[in-house]
Amino acid sequence: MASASCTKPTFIPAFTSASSSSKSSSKSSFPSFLKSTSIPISLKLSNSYNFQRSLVVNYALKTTVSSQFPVLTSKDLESLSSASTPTILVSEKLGGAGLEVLRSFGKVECLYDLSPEELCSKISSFDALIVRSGTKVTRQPPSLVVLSLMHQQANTVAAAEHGIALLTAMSRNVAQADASIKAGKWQRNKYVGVSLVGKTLAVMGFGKVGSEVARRAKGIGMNVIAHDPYAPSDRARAVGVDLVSFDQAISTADFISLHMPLTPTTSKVFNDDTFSKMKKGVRLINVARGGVIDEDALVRALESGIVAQAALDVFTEEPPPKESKLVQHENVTVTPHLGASTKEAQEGVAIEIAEAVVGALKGELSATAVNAPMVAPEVMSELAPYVVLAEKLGRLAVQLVTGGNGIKFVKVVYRSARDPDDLDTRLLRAMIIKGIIEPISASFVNLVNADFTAKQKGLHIIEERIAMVDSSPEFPVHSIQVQISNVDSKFASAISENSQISIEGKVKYGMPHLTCMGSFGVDVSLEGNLLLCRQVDQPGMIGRVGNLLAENNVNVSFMSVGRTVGRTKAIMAIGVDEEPDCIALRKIGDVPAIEEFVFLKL
Ligand SMILES: NC(=O)C1=CN([C@@H]2O[C@H](COP(=O)(O)OP(=O)(O)OC[C@H]3O[C@@H](n4cnc5c(N)ncnc54)[C@H](O)[C@@H]3O)[C@@H](O)[C@H]2O)C=CC1
Ligand SMILES: O=C(O)C(=O)COP(=O)(O)O
Repeated sequence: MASASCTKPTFIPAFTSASSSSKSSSKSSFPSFLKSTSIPISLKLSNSYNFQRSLVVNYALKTTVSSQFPVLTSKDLESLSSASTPTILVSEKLGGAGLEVLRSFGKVECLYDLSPEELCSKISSFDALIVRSGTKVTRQPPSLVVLSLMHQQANTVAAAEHGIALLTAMSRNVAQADASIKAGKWQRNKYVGVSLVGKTLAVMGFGKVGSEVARRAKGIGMNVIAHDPYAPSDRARAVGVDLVSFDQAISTADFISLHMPLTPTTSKVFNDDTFSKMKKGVRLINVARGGVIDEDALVRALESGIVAQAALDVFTEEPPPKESKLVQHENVTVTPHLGASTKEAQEGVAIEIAEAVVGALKGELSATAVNAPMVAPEVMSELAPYVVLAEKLGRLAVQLVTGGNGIKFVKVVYRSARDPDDLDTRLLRAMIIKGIIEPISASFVNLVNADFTAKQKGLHIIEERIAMVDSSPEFPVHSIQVQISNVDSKFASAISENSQISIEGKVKYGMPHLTCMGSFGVDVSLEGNLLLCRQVDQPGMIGRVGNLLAENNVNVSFMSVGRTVGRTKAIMAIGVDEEPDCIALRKIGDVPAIEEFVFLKL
């Protein structure tokens, strides 16, 4: 497995793989909208290009990387198209049809199994580099077109089929029985399986892959339920599946199949606590991401018999350590991240990628471009802080949703003193969509694909402009309000009088601030993490919560208290640099005057 980690001084340290914690060292004033999040394929256009002239294209939110790319102007796109015949290095296996497309456009060389050093030295003599997820590109040459190989429609079907393959193979001990017979044994009694018909399968995450798994499982006679706090219930009904709460799903299922993305909310969501709520003898399938399971807790659950069997395609660390207790467990069936590995998926994806690469090299705008231009640079620089605010508000609003009928209706209200023709809200809308979709999905959202992605997810976005006649048009936007209707919230105080989750923010001193939540006015900078508490408005509350955070060595960065009427209810919004541990959070919840609280990562 190669790792391209170039350290030449001319290279800008721009991205790194998820497993590495290093961050971009190029301090850019550009908002996170311009961050690339997936690097399975990268193309370096030409050494002579400077960084500003790279088109960064991203197909999926697969391998998380941290990088920042300046937005392109239309001139940059023209420059891309004037590149001479490119030379393309393919360092991992790419489908033949994709190679043909590339060969029809440039000079292609396939050099597999290069050492990191060899790859690093080779890169400089090529215009383009194409890798799969086996290569970690940790530094970016000044001019890169970056494409991700994964997450096309073909992958969805492939992953769903693999989920079903693991489900059926596990229930009939296919892998274990195969190993046994090859070891010269004939153990018919040992490998008696369990039937699937009439059993309940809980699909956790009813997105592209989950819904396809559900469809197929129903076809083999299973009773399918699903948990997905953000999926529209009508979409589930159309497949004949009931959406249920997390606890209901895990406590009633005989089989649990995981199809949610790895996010701060889903990280290790299957842990000692949640395993203890499952039916004894439950069977678990994971074709999503290893990190959603606490793997040590799964070993304990297998040993105690809570989990009878597990079938895993993905692991926290890939490949997992050889001595991994989980992988070696006799009731565990494993495959080496094969979900997307069918000939059809690989060919289909290879063609799409190759066409997109060629398109990018021709200077065409890809719907997966991370730094796609569409907004004039002057407008972009004026809107930059509002872009950050818009994304944070979307991110915050979606984290407050806990269930209901799925996220369907989002209303955005802009208050502005500008003439309607003088405020282009497309970028802000795209960022709100990005903020709402990315924390809960495997999709990558940018300016070009935002509206399409929202539509695909069944999200209706309505925008309203409220003219601020008595204020100065010096600033483009006075405030942005995001409302999500028909949903339940994990923080009831975020629900406004119109029964919607409603949050509002402003840019203050160039920084995004939360200024209203539900009916409560607050004022807290949207940075780092946020702890929201609703409490009885009485003396000593700030001190008590502050002390509990201090005991946990958590530093408070901002704090604000808002109330409707004095000495009744108040909301305390506390910005914290670190994440309080579960004990500290439990202690905060145990303070008698605190009626509800929620911890959110921004
Ligand atoms: N093993 C493999 O080779 C492959 C793995 N995958 C992985 O499968 C997963 C699903 O992929 P897609 O279906 O394409 O993504 P998707 O974005 O279409 O669906 C994910 C669904 O999970 C839901 N979700 C988000 N947070 C949740 C939570 N806390 N609880 C329950 N549901 C939640 C979202 O609302 C969404 O409906 C991703 O992690 C993806 O990376 C996808 C393809 C191949
Ligand atoms: O599309 C996905 O989410 C995948 O996990 C596919 O990963 P791969 O490139 O086959 O290692």
